[in-house]
Amino acid sequence: MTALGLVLITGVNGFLGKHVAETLLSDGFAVVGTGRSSSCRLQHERLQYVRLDMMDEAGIQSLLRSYEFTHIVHLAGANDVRKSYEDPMHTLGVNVGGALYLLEALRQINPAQLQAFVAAGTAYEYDLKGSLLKEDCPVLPVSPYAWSKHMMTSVLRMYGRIYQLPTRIARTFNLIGPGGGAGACSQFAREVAAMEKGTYPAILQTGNLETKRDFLDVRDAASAYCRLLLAKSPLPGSVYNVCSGHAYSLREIVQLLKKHARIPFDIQIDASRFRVSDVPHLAGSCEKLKLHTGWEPSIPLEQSVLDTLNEYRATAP
Ligand SMILES: Nc1nc2c(ncn2[C@@H]2O[C@H](COP(=O)(O)OP(=O)(O)O[C@H]3O[C@H](CO)[C@@H](O)[C@H](O)[C@@H]3O)[C@@H](O)[C@H]2O)c(=O)[nH]1
Repeated sequence: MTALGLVLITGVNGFLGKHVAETLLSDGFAVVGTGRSSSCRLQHERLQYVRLDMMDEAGIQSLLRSYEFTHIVHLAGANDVRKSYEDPMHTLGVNVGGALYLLEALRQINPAQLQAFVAAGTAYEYDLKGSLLKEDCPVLPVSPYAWSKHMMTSVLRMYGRIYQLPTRIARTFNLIGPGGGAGACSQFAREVAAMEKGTYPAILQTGNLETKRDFLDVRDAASAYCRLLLAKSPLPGSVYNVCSGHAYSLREIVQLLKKHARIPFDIQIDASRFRVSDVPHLAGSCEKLKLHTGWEPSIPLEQSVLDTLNEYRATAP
């Protein structure tokens, strides 16, 4: 079978990377995935894995000269908000520098076959005072992580506008679902699965459960990225929210876990887990993405929570 195109996915071993690769492979694309580990989480006859650090400028140059990529999905980066305060240099280096190395290599190589370059931004780029954030809402990053993603967005826009590289920014909100996410929902589901096995006390320790986030299933996010990758001629450097359009409280997530847990458990709110600055409400509008690509999310929140729990049931110690 001839592949529909050759896609580079940086960060293929990540939560979203694995799902984007699976979606593209099942659509008929060939994929080259990069990551820092020695091996790839995914095996497929049309998937090749390249070990690559996003700070390795020569490695990035060499990769882009070795393959004729038709599409690029750039997901590799430093995504931990808390760690970004402790080591802003690392966060900025990987998130801004990594994107810059890719874009600069592309500018020099000028690959005629490249149709789209989609990179993952974050909802945290916005001034989070708005109730349903749209792409034209003001930005006001707070953490070094959010600043790094916003600087990356500017770099992508610059290379799009000045050098006509087909860049698109997927401004991504909170992702949920199976596949090893690092957020609160994954953490809670992992602990509930361990409680069921008797390896963890039946008390769920949490931080602030009243905060609300726009949770989108990671598989729906993967299909949104693929739609964006294939979208016809958006302006270079265009931003698209990738989100569900609904805000759910962390308490709702815990209630869904309680509903599906095979044993009862208590909740203990631990004040030491509260964040110094935490956004109480975060939700975005996905209308632009729907309108321009025809994308629709299809996995309800309860299914995402249940699938996450089931995955940890199969793997919990
Ligand atoms: N992690 C965690 N969060 C908790 C807990 N209890 C309550 N929370 C609350 O749950 C909310 C979501 O936290 P996370 O799931 O850690 O996600 P995040 O900080 O919003 O960041 C994620 O989403 C961003 C996009 O909106 C991403 O950019 C970022 O990389 C990350 O994936 C926060 O308000 C946090 O205070 C807990 O025990 N652990």
